Amino acid sequence: MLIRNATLPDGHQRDVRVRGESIVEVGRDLDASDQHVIEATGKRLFPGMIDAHVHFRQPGYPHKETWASGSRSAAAGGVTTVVDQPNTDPPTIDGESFDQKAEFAADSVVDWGINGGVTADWIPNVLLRRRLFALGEVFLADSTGDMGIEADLFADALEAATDNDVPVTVHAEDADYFNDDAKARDDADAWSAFRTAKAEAKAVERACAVAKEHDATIHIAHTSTPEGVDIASEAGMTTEVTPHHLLLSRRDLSELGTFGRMNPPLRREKRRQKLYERVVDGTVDMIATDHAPHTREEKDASIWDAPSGVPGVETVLPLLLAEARDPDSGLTYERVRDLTARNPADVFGLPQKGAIEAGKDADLVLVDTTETSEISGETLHSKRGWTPFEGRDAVFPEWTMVRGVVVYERGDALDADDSAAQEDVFYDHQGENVRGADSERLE
Ligand SMILES: NC(=O)N[C@@H](CC(=O)O)C(=O)O
Ligand SMILES: [Zn+2]
Ligand SMILES: [Zn+2]
Repeated sequence: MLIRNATLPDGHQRDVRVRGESIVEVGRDLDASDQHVIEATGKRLFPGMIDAHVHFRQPGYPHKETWASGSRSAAAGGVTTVVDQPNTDPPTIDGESFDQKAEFAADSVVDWGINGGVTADWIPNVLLRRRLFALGEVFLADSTGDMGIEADLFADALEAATDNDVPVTVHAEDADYFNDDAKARDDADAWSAFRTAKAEAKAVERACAVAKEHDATIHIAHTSTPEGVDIASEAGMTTEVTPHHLLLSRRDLSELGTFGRMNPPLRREKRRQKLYERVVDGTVDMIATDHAPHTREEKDASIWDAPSGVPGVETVLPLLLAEARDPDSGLTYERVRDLTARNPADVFGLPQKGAIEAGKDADLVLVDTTETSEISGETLHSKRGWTPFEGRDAVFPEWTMVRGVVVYERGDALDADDSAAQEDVFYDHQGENVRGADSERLE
C-alpha cells in the first residue's frame, strides 16, 4: 500500500510505502504501479501515539471501561499502543493476575502492554518474568484502589525490577504533605487544596533519592507541577504530563465539579502555564493520558466521595494537534510527534515503534489539520460518554492504522440533515503485546 504525498511532522511531503506490518520505504514520487494508493495530499501523517498510562478497568470494573471499548476509543483518537495500569481487581501483582488481564487484552484493537503492580502481596519472582511493559504505577500514596505502599517496599520493588531490566513508573504524592484543613470545605477546588503541589514535589524528591541510592532510573507518572518536573529531570529521571494537567487548571473546577477530580489534582493556572512551557521546551519527556474512566453516577457525589480520574485516551492527540495549529502555543507538530511517539518508544524501549521510518511498525494516523471539530462526550467511543474537554477544538484522525491494518476510519462528516450520525468504522483487529507474544510460565 502507498500513502501518497502526506505531510510528515517535520513538514516534508513524502510517500510512505507499507508492506505487511511495516513501513518499508519513505521518499518522494515512489513507484505506485502495483499498489493500493491512499491519497494524502494536504493531510498530515503522524506515528501512532504510544500512551504509557491508561486504566481500561478489566478485570474488575467492566462497567467503567473494557479493553474493547477503551481500545476503540484509543484508535479513534490516533493512539496505537496503550499500557494498562495494575490497579484492577485483582491487582496485577503476580503471574495469575497478569495472565488473567492478558486474556482481556486480547479484545484490544490496538497494541498493548500490561504493567505489574506492587503491594505487600506481590510475587516479584514470577511477576517480573511475565512480559511486563513496566512495573508501575507504583503508588506512593493511595489513589483509586488502595495500592499505596511504604518506602521500604518501594526500595525492594525498585531493586527487583532493576535487576530484571523492567522499567519502573511511580505515582508520586506524599500523603504526609496533604493539607487536612481543606477537609472543612466541600467545593471542588478543595481537592486541589488537599492534595498539595508540595505533596507531589516531596514524593518526587524522595522517589528520585531512593532510585539514585539503588543506581536505578524511574519514570514519574502524571507529573502535575513544574517543581515535580524539574526535580525529576534534574535527577536524570523521565516524566510524563497528562492532557488535563496541560490544558486545565483549578479555574475550571467551578464548572467541572467532581468531573475535575483526579490524582494528582488540577493545579493553579500559573503552574499549568509553567508545566506547558516544560512540555514545549523538551524538559517533559512525554504526554500520557492516565485515562481513568468512572461513570457519571459514581462522579455524582461530594468532592470527598467521588472517585478520582478522567477519560482522555481519545482526545489527547486531537487536543495536542489543535494546540500545534496555533503558532502562539509554541507547540510544534514535531514536538507533538516526540511527546506522543518518539520519546515513549525511546524511554520504554520499543525500537520497532515511534517513527515514520523504513523498518518501523506501520502504526500511522492521518489527520487534516486545516480544520477542527468540537469535542462532544457523547460521540466519543469510550464507555464513559463524558469528557472534561467538552466543547474544546480538536483535530480527530481520518483513519488509524496499527501494524499495517486500518483499525479505524472516521465516518463522513456530519450528514447535511443529521446532526448525530457519524458512522465511524472499526475493523476487526487484534492488538499484540509489544513486549512479545507470550509469557514465560514460571510457577
Ligand atoms: N489518576 C486518578 O485520579 N485515578 C486513577 C489512578 C491513578 O492514576 O492514580 C484511576 O485508576 O482511577
Ligand atoms: Zn496515578
Ligand atoms: Zn493512573
